[in-house]
Amino acid sequence: TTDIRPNDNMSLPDSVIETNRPIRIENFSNHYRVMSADSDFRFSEEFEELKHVGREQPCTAADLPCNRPKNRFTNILPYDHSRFKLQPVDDEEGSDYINANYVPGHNSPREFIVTQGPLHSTRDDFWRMCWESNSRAIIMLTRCVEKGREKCDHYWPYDTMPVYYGDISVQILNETRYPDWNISEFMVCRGDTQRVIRHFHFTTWPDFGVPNPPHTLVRFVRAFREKVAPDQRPIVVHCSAGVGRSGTFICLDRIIQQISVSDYVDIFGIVYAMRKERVWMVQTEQQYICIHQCLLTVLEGKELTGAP
Ligand SMILES: CNC(=O)[C@H](Cc1ccc(NS(=O)(=O)O)cc1)NC(=O)[C@H](Cc1ccc(O)cc1)NC(=O)OC(C)(C)C
Repeated sequence: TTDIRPNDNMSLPDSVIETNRPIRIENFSNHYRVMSADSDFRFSEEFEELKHVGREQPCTAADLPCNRPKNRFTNILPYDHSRFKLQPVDDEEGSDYINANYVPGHNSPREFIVTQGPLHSTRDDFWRMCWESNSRAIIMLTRCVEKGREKCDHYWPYDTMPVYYGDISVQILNETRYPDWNISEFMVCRGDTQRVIRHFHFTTWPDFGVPNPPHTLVRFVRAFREKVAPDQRPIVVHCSAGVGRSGTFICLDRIIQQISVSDYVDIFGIVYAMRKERVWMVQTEQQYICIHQCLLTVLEGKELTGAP
């Protein structure tokens, strides 16, 4: 039987097809049409094939009794092999633990540190992670409270007075508000050293859902890329669990860069690679399809149409 897979990687061995499904960009519109036919039948099939990716990997640190309270959700635990390790404090068990993993980006294998929305009890650890990783950018993709539920601690000051989180001081320098996101600069100090860390906060992305319209997310990715320095410092990304919206954002960031240097785009392969590092990255089928829709708007030059 001929391969009914609607793209042109017929020549690739099965082992590669299992982890990569590159689509020629000139064929992407047709690929989307085929995948979305019959109520997204082939999108559903393809997303299902990602279900078990990475799930065999251990999460022993997350499961330690001293670390369990540091996890926002019982089913969202960081894999040991890719977890971010804080500088341990003396012999304090679990002091190196935070619910966070390194995830590859377009520019480096550890471009992103993906984490859960800090808990009130872990926000000092969160700032330690930002400091010790030498990060200069935080991407926040959730509101602190959604539908009456706390999704993330308000881990930064409410006004321009500096606030200490452990031994790290944070002060808001400025904030610019847009319809769907805010961009702020924080002065972050530890001892005699000070740094400016930019905070990119997307404020209209419903949990388990997608931005409306999808191209709002494309504009946010571009607004972020315009301002973030092209250095090798890791970028901290979080939502509430740090899997669904965070994975969707990173995948879109990667494909927007991928199409500028390649004739192919591999959304399946990117999500596969992310899920080897952190569980459930791109959590819902709707988010997986949204990534494809965002790319369509970019390829068709429609990302700037519609409401300002
Ligand atoms: C479907 N919902 C979930 O899986 C959330 C974790 C989660 C994942 C992704 C997102 N979206 S986001 O990554 O975009 O922020 C939010 C929350 N988990 C919980 O609510 C879990 C229950 C659960 C749900 C589904 C499952 O398969 C296993 C266990 N509850 C839970 O951890 O309860 C506490 C908070 C009281 C400890």
